[in-house]
Amino acid sequence: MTAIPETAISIHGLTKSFSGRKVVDDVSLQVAGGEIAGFLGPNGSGKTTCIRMICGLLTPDAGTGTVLGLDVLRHQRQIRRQVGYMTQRFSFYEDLSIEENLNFVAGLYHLPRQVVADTLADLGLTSRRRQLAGSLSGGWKQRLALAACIMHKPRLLLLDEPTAGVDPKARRQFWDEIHQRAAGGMTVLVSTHYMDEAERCHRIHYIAYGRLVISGTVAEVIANAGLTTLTVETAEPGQLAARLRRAPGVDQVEPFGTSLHVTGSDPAALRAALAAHDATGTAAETSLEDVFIRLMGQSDDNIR
Ligand SMILES: Nc1ncnc2c1ncn2[C@@H]1O[C@H](COP(=O)(O)OP(=O)(O)OP(=O)(O)O)[C@@H](O)[C@H]1O
Repeated sequence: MTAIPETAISIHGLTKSFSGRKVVDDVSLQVAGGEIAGFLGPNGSGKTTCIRMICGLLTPDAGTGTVLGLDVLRHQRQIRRQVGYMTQRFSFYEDLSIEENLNFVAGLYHLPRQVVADTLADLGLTSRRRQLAGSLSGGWKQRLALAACIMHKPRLLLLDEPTAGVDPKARRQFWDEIHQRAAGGMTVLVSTHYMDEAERCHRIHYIAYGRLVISGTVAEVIANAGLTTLTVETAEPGQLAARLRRAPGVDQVEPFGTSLHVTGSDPAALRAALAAHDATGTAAETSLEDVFIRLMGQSDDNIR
């Protein structure tokens, strides 16, 4: 078995512009071997562009780095061979079966036929192997996409929003697969907009307007945000929420059934805001979602 690299991704100052507009700006990132790293950020913040530079599909305008010990500027072809990349909008030959699609990919990589049989078995696709790709549900399509990008046994898997539009059960099964592979030494960098998926990553990296803003474990990211969250029970959540949203010291108000989840960065100001509206709050845990909503500020996305 190939040894797990100590550092799978080590990039420094990666920068990329399109038509004179910087979409990735001075991004530095370390991902340890065998780690599942989450890549988060608003739409258009530069995640896909970063992933494409890491896997050797795009050449950075500036910056340096290594991926699996190979230089991102000089060894792009070698990097591509050792990396599996599942794109956001993966596609297959819809009128070919699962097995025929995988045979096709195996041909591209010059892999023996046995690898297809092994991959089918490994991902629980054997009994469905004759089913047409076009007739598969979202979850099975995604499993086929995963099969296609891990068949050549890459040491690094780059997944760009792999579970968008897939039901919760299939998402859970997908993540179990990812964790199994990471336990076997594969490194994974996965972009996602789902908070529950971010929480399944060993470390997360948050990018906005092309710049890396925060890196750390989920616990570190939440702790470093310095937010206080209180739960407020109320008979009129809608009215109280509307009033609290305008109150100084209150950053976010989220209704959860009959209670409100109220967040602010100054605990005294937050409690004072509640008192001013005849409400009291009990301490609650700040969630990753609270932190990200705060990080995103008022901007819906980063598309300029
Ligand atoms: N090949 C390209 N040519 C021109 N502009 C591009 C190209 N690729 C990406 N962009 C632009 O760069 C910006 C960053 O896009 P990117 O796809 O990297 O963001 P993202 O964080 O992956 O977004 P999303 O979460 O929506 O997938 C966007 O404004 C996008 O339109």
